Formats: sequence, structure tokens, C-alpha cells
Amino acid sequence: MTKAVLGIVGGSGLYDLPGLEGAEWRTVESPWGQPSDQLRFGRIGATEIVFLPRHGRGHRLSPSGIDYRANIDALKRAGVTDLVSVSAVGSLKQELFPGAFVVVDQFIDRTVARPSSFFGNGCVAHVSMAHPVAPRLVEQIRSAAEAEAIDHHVGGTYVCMEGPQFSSVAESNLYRSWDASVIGMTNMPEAKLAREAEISYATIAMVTDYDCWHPGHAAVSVEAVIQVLGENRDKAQRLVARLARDFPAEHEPCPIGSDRALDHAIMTAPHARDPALLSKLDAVAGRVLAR
Ligand SMILES: CSC[C@H]1O[C@H](OP(=O)(O)O)[C@H](O)[C@@H]1O
Ligand SMILES: Nc1ncnc2[nH]cnc12
Repeated sequence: MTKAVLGIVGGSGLYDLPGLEGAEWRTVESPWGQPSDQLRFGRIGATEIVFLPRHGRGHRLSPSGIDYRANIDALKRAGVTDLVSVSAVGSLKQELFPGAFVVVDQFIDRTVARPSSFFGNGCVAHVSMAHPVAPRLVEQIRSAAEAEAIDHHVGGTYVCMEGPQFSSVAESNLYRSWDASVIGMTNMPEAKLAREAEISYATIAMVTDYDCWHPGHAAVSVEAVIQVLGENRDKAQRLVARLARDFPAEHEPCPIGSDRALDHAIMTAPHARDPALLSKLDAVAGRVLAR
């Protein structure tokens, strides 16, 4: 059994975690680049927490400018076993009104300008993304939301667009025709990289707007997003605090194997592997490369 360390990636409007005991910002270096910020280490109850503000303190980084590989690698180096993203999203469904919390279970990756794998020439690997979200984490988030009496929806598809501009009405309707539930700009390639790093991943999507498809609502604007985030920050923080307090001490094996994703994923023969790439993979793939 491995000790559970709960990572939280704070999205727009969430740049720190109040209530973190013994909290300390620490720099974690990564061979993949510059993480979005220092990592905030601390505890809630008996659970070890590592928090990272995705856009950096002060929201310096745009969705396309975030170094997702450096972030996930740094979280892995910090010992994170389970990672929960808290993200602002637009709603693509009538019933997901601004203020709603959605624990999504699928993603559609529409990003085009972000490195999306730790692997490549010299060490080729293919992990499964059939089920991108760890079911046990979803259950833990669901229980925490129930315990805090926070309305939530479980399940749904998150479309990740490149941005930074919001969608056109035609694009928004296209995603609706795909039966997608919410739209954002950050959960990909984050979820793919977490899978490659064998970190169990889930997202709490906080609906801030109806994007631009809804005839009865104005098209999304930063102003509207900030307002709804402000109204829901307290709920999001309560949800994360409860999740952390009730989190099991040991990371239990993921029923879909998200924590063992590299077991049979690497194709490149040992003699054909690139030592330079292997050395950067020490944290992400050390478990399988060492054997
Ligand atoms: C001002 S809304 C757009 C911004 O917010 C979301 O980011 P995050 O997932 O980090 O909360 C969205 O994806 C955009 O990056
Ligand atoms: N409508 C929207 N589109 C993309 N990202 C968002 N984040 C919050 N609302 C969004």
C-alpha cells in the first residue's frame, strides 16, 4: 500500500487553499520546464495535501501557456497519488445552470497547441484514456458533496478547447450536438499527463456561464465568470476541505488501473531507448523503467 497524497489543482479564482495546516510554499524543480508556481504543501486533518494554482498566483498564465508536463511531473515528485482539478467551465446543457458543480467522467480534447505526452521518440508509450477519470475519486467527491449538502451532478463530458478566446455560437452548438456537458480550456492535456504519470485524476467543474448558445443568457464574459466564481468559492473550498478530511490514509488500488497505467504501455525496446529522455522520465515512469 502507498500513502495517499491528495493533490489539488486550483483553477480560475482558486489560487490558495485556506484551512491548510502547516502550509508552506516550496519550489519543486522539473526537468520538463517551469511549473505554474511553487507548490503549497500542508495537511487537512490527517491528509497530506499538495496544492498548485494552475494559472499561477495572480493568474499569470493563459491556458495555452501553462506547462502541463512540468505541473504533473512536479506533483508526481511531490508524492501526489490522487489529483483533483477544480475548474471553471461553461455549461452546454440547460439543466447545468451557473453555480452547478459537475463531476465529469469524460473529456473531448480539442487542444492543438500543447505538448500532450511525456513520451516520444526514444521512449514510446500508449496509455489507455478510455476512462480518463478515477471512479474511486469520483465517489469520494460525491460523498464529500453530499456531506456538505452541495448540489452536484455526477457524470458528463468536458470539451477542452484551446482558447484563449471563447467559442462562437456555431462551435458551442457543435459541442452540444456531441452531447457534451461543459466546456473549458485546461483539463487537457492535464488529464492525459496525469494518466501517464499514474496519478488518479478527477475534476470538479464549477459552471460559471452558459457559454454562448443559450438564447436566454448573454454570451460568456470574464466579468460574469468572476462573479459566479466569487459566489461559489466558499462552496468549492468547503467541498475540497471535506474531501481532504475524509480521504483514506492509504491510496487504494484504482479499479480501472489509473495508478498502474504504464504496466504494459511502453513499446520501445530497452536497447532502443534514449537515455536523455529516460532521465527526464525518472519521476513519471521510474516505477516501470527501473524494473
Ligand atoms: C475566465 S474563464 C476561462 C478560464 O477559466 C477556466 O480555467 P480553469 O480550468 O483553470 O478554472 C477555463 O478553462 C479558462 O482557462
Ligand atoms: N464558456 C466557457 N468556455 C471556455 N472556458 C470557460 N471557462 C468558464 N467558462 C468557459
